[in-house]
Amino acid sequence: ALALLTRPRAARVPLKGRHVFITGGSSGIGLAMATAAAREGARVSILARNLARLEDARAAIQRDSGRDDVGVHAADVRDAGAVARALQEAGPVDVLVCNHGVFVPQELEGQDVDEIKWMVDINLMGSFHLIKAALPAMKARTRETRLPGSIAIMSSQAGQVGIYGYTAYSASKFALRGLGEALQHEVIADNIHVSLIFPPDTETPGLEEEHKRRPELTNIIAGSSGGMKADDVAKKALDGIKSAKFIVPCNFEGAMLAVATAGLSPQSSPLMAFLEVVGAGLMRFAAICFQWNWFSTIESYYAKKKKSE
Ligand SMILES: NC(=O)C1=CN([C@@H]2O[C@H](COP(=O)(O)OP(=O)(O)OC[C@H]3O[C@@H](n4cnc5c(N)ncnc54)[C@H](OP(=O)(O)O)[C@@H]3O)[C@@H](O)[C@H]2O)C=CC1
Ligand SMILES: CCCCCCCCCCCCCCCC(=O)[C@@H](N)CO
Repeated sequence: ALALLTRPRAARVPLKGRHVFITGGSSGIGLAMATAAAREGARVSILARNLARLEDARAAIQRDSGRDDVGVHAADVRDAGAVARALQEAGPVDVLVCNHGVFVPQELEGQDVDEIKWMVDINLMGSFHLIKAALPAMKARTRETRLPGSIAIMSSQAGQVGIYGYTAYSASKFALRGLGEALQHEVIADNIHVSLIFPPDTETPGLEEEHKRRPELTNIIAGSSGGMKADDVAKKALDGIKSAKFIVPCNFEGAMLAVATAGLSPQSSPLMAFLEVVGAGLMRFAAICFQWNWFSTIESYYAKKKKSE
């Protein structure tokens, strides 16, 4: 029965010979995705702010993939005009990957409201600017090529569960979930599939930077999901995009998290739908165990702190 019910209908999004536009493609997960997509025969364009890093990334992608047609676009995703110009220059996109993101963890009380606004502007508003600028040409493209398009949005496991130190970051990533679910209704008629990617901590320059400021409790709680290499996250992300999956977990904890937070997200796979239906209760139990563990950790952390004061 589920096989008849799962929507949107399953689809395959080919990358070979198609135009893949990746923001944040000069570093970390974005660079790994751009390299993997180029290796699969896609024409890749990458966008970021810093041109020197973009040029270095282009050289690396071309060296690792043997392609010589990587496009680079220097723009700040907060600037809607600059984003529109970059997409104009890049030409019609088949697969848009909104991967850019910044993350500065801190307790809300101590965090500067400007830093909160900065994260939301880049992570959330930046994605709005990109999708708005790319959509018209993407729709024309899917009609012209009769091939499915994809809009992939890089969330995080912190976009599925809010944890200590991530009030601003989780808010910006949870917002992308609402964007993605609503957008999928709006673009399915044009054969465009939305994919949300949910990685755990991933070894990137961004994570290295984050570790300099991350509160101890954030380290402990985020550590519940282990860590991954950027190349492995990139592979999971591209596989999810190619199979037009709406929720793309990247590790085992992420798969559990995806079932626990399935909500009303679209599900194209009858098998996954079956697992979500039968696994929901069990995963909720697992979630309650994780929260028990996290609140116990927080409790003892503050008890110890009080004793030492
Ligand atoms: N690393 C991790 O632990 C995890 C990361 N993620 C998410 O993955 C994505 C990539 O993270 P990661 O690879 O670690 O990050 P990095 O810091 O390594 O790279 C971030 C990329 O985004 C670009 N970027 C940042 N701000 C802007 C902006 N305002 N306009 C345009 N480009 C921008 C950077 O280039 P430039 O500075 O030149 O603009 C860079 O290319 C983010 O969305 C992050 O939230 C999710 C889960 C885990
Ligand atoms: C139902 C059972 C649940 C399974 C366990 C779930 C554990 C989730 C812990 C939260 C991990 C948050 C990582 C954030 C990574 C990130 O985004 C930062 N590095 C900034 O980019």
